[in-house]
Amino acid sequence: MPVNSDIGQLKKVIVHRPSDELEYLTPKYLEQLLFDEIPWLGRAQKEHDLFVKNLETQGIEVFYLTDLIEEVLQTESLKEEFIIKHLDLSHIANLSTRQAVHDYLMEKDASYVVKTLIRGLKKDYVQTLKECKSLSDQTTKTFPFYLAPIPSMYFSRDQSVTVGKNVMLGSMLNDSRQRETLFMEYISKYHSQFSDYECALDKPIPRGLEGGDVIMASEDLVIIGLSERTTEQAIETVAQQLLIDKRLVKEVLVLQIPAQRAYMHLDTVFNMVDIDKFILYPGIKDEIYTYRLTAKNSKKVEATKAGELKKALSESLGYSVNIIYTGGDDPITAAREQWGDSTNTLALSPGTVIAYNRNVVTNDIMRKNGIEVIEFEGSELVRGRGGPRCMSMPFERLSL
Ligand SMILES: NC(=O)NCCC[C@H](N)C(=O)O
Repeated sequence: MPVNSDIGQLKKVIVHRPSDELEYLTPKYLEQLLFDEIPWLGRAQKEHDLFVKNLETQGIEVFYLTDLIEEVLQTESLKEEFIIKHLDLSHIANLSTRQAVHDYLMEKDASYVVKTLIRGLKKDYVQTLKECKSLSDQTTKTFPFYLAPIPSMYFSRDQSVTVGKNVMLGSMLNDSRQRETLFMEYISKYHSQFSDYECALDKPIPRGLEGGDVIMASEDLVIIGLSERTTEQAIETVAQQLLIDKRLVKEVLVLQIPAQRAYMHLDTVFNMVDIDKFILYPGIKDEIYTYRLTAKNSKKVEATKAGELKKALSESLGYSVNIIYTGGDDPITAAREQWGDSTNTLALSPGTVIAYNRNVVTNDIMRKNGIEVIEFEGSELVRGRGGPRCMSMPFERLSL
């Protein structure tokens, strides 16, 4: 079953249960690692388990990313390739250090390797593996990891996008999220769950295309946020491939949103919740610019201005849509709930979403507009700045 909308009945999804990588967060490196606070791991895991339980209760098959990649890495040659790709992105300059980390990981089983690559590897531990000390082995007060922790791993949405039966790997803007896409690269290439999927793109995407900015609105329409994390260059490359080279969709609608930390991806301020219903954080409603990208001929993509949001969406979809404002009329409530990921709901089927229970006003407004809202507590999960949509990578949905 392909994914040709963001709201069709969800069948299969990939998640990552937050783990020890959160225990390697310290105040000094929060900004670099794209966190604002340090979640309490034990509580975050309980919340995540509840999230998964809710999905399973709805008949959704939930796959843990770590299980899938562990299965792939049972093949020794793939394990080595995978480790080398992590090392290539790890900024270890010293050859003996790189070799020590490589040899250490190669001796371990796939489960340990996956755990270590996500949790990170501390410099002081690596020092015990080496005889010849390097400068970075001896310096103090610098970044304490040879392999940095990947605390945003549990936001599996951002690492890849499923377009029909094609997997489009993200191209993460920030250094600290670069290694994340390797996991979905290897899962989509080598895991049996993806044996009938193809790679959506033949060309690498310029830096800056994250899954939180991509919404499959319909079989023919992809909406992409031009945001803090997704660049014009990446969108143009993807549009050329999706519209012309691969002909996977007929239109890309670009929504430009303010480039700010609070709205780092489109799905933090805008989301699809039903066939004809979208939710939007009203605090940015006057700062959205829309552009329509279509194939001008068999070679070129043309961009035109698409006008006001509701009109643009209705024209692109071919029917009239409604926009529901999250957080209601009070700008303070709306802003507070946006920071708590009120807009970052995950559609389980048309008109049914799962959302954090903390966003009382938004959830109430959605219900008043005919949306069924399943709630769970995410008070620690939200500290990583993401909600249910960010924490899920759907790869099978029923067609509308
Ligand atoms: N789609 C999303 O909005 N994902 C949340 C990403 C949060 C992560 N800590 C980040 O800043 O990249």
